Amino acid sequence: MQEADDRPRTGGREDIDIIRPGDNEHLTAFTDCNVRAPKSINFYRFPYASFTRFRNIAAAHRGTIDSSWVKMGGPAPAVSAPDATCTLLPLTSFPKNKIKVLLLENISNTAVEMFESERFQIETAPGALTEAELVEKLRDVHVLGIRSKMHVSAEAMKAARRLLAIGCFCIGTNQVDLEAANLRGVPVFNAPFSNTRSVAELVIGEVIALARQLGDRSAELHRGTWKKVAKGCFEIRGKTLGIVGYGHIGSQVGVLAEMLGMQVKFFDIATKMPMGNNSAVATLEELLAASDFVTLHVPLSDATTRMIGAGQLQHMRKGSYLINASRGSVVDLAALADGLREGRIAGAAVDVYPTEPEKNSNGFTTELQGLANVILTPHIGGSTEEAQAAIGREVATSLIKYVNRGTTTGAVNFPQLEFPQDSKSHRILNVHQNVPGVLRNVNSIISDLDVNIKAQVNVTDSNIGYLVMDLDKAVSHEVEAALRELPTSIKTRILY
Ligand SMILES: NC(=O)c1ccc[n+]([C@@H]2O[C@H](COP(=O)([O-])OP(=O)(O)OC[C@H]3O[C@@H](n4cnc5c(N)ncnc54)[C@H](O)[C@@H]3O)[C@@H](O)[C@H]2O)c1
Ligand SMILES: O=C(O)[C@H](O)COP(=O)(O)O
Repeated sequence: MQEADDRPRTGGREDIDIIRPGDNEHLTAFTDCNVRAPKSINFYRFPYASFTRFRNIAAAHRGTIDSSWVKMGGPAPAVSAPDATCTLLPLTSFPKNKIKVLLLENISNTAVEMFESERFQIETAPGALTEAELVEKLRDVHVLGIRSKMHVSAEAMKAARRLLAIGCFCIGTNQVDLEAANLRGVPVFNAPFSNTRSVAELVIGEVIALARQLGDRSAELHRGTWKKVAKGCFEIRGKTLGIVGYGHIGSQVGVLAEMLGMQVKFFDIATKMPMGNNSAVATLEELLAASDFVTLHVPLSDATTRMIGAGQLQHMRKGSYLINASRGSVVDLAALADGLREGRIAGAAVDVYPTEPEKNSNGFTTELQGLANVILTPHIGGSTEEAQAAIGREVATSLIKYVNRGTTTGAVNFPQLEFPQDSKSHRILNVHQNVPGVLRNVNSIISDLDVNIKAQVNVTDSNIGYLVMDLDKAVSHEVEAALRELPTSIKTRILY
């Protein structure tokens, strides 16, 4: 490598400073030379060195240019400071800066920053996409991040040949065809409890708001109507809250409600440990009949779709209230609207709807609009700064661990596996059909090559097996190629 005497010098021992102002030759010399392994390169702009040129050099050395330089633009700064720093990435099986991450629906910046620090390429969009748009995008995406709106169907995944993993930056995963993802060897991760507290607090606020008709009083006063009434307004102390689905959110709501002096009963298909003085009841009907307020916290499933319809509303106490912050299709909204109009149900708070707009600013209609004592919110149960930041961190961590190490802990549709990788070995990941004979074939490849295996773990579910092997670097690519060829293989990757 040629170095100019007058080139500016900054950086520590493992940095390389490059470019004598005015001399284009050194750029070429640098790209061609075989330098000692530096951690970063400092670039100094000279009259005809473009950013693209620097970026190409960086790429040739498995590096990316510090994005602050891109943002800076404008005239070149004083030559005493580098115009750009290119951090060189360690040699990896697949260049990290070629991993494409698509983040939809306003996913938190905490996640964006974590992917950036891995040097992944990131594309973001504020809303969900249409299926056709998603199919197009997924052609070259490795990691997809969504929230509750973006439906990811089996069809959409067909063209997603490079897709490694999906992150649902929320609790619900019903928007993804989990089985189709599983069959394609794509684990789906979520954040099972990072927004639990936010939803629980919203529900408690709504219990009080409904009991005091706060939504209506506020709207009247906004219109200039002073209506001071006590009739039909109640304290919540001593009233009974019925919780349907006593999981993370339901049980948290139960704890908070009891602190406010409510009696709490719950119904769940699973046996659950009651918190505090909360108590379980045996049937949904029993719960509905015993409650002044009913709040729903079940996931969407065949069993919970329209689990509250006309029949169930008839079981509710006259003058009771319904809260739904679970999924829109859990409640038959037309039946609820009838119950409210007839006055059997005294009020409702609804955060989720069978069909929701893909983006903010799209119009929205529901049969509940205009009804008395009905609080409508646009699916904001988990929309707090705290929850979104925590979800961003949690799901990005799972995705990064999967991309870098093959760890599937926490995946909702995949065999779970996590173990440390020895830095001296290469790791091979093989997702395969769970049929007899796979391990026999894998082991025959290994014994034919006379390979020393440092670790081999295979975990399965009813459809697929997930095999992780750490082995000798010298033969890893050969083993990977042979595994790829097995007719049972769905996805095979090598990691180092
Ligand atoms: N409005 C929002 O912004 C928002 C935010 C977070 C979660 N959610 C929704 O809330 C749901 C619940 O969240 P969670 O974290 O409490 O989930 P969870 O899995 O911890 O709890 C769900 C509970 O429902 C029970 N259940 C399942 N089917 C049932 C049935 N048929 N009858 C009675 N109980 C049943 C389960 O046994 C479990 O205890 C999520 O699946 C999601 O759809 C909405
Ligand atoms: O499943 C969830 O966590 C909630 O429904 C929140 O979804 P969101 O992230 O789209 O608001």
